[in-house]
Amino acid sequence: MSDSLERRNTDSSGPLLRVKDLHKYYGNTPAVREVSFELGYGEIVGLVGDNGAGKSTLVKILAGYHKPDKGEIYFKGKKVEFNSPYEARREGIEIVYQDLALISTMPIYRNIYLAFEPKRGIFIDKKTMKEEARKFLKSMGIDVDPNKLAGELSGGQRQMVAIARALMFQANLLLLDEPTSALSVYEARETLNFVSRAIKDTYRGRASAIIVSHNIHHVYSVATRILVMDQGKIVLDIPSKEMSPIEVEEYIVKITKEKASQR
Ligand SMILES: Nc1ncnc2c1ncn2[C@@H]1O[C@H](COP(=O)(O)OP(=O)(O)OP(=O)(O)O)[C@@H](O)[C@H]1O
Repeated sequence: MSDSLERRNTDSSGPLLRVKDLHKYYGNTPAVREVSFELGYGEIVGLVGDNGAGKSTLVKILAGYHKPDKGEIYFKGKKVEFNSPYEARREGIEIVYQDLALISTMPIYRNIYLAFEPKRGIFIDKKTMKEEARKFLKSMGIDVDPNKLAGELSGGQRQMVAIARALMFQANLLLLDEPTSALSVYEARETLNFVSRAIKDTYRGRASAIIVSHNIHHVYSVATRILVMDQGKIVLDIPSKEMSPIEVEEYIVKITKEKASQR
C-alpha cells in the first residue's frame, strides 16, 4: 500500500498546506476570519480554542465540506478550490470524525474500502479487499481481524481503523475532529500515539495531521505545534515545546474572560 503512496505526486519543496486570508460566514456570523497559516510535511498540529471559536468550520473548509467566502488554499504547491469532500479526498485530504468514522454493521475490510472497492469484472473483489486490508492493518500495527464487524471494535480501535483507512488512501493531510472525545483515557492515549507513530514513523515526511480537540493535554502529548483559535481567528501559533499546556489553557481562559468583560 505504501507503494501507491509513493506514487502520489508530492511536491515536498514547499509547505504541504498554505492557507491565505480565509473567511467563512454563516449568515452574519463570522465563523472563520483572516485565517492564514502554513503547514509543513510531518507536522502534527493541535487546533484548540473555546466553544464556537471556528475550529470545526476551518477543518470543514479544508476537507471540502464548506466553501470559504474569501481566501485561498494551496495544497502541495497548487491552488485548490474544493466543491465537495470527494474532491478534497482526491487531492489527499481526509477528515476523520468520531461518530461517522465507520459503519458498525459492516466488516472492517468493507469499511476500509468503502466507496473505493476494487473490482474484478463487474463484481466487488472481496478476496483482494480482505487480503490487502489484513496486510495493511498489520503494517500499521493494528491487531484486529478484518472480518470482524466494525461495531465489535472498541472506541479506540474504531478510531485507529478509521485513521489507518485515511492513510491507506494516500492522505497527505489528516484532519481529526475531536478524535478522543468519546474515548476512555487509555483509548485516547492509544489513538493519539497511533497518529504520532503514523505521521512520524510510517509516513514520515509524507503526511501531516491537524487534530481538533477540547482537551489541550491530550493533543499536547503528540502535537509539534499548537494553533489557538478565538472568534474565528488564529490568535496563537506556537511550537508546542515553547509553551506548556497549562500556559495555553491559561491563555484561552484569559481571552475568554476578556471577551466576557467586553459584553
Ligand atoms: N451550520 C451553522 N450555521 C450557523 N452558524 C454556525 C454553523 N456552524 C457553526 N456556526 C457558528 O460558527 C461559529 C464557529 O463554530 P465552529 O463549530 O466552527 O466552532 P468550534 O470551535 O468548532 O466549536 P466547538 O468546539 O464548540 O465545536 C460559532 O459561532 C457557531 O455558532
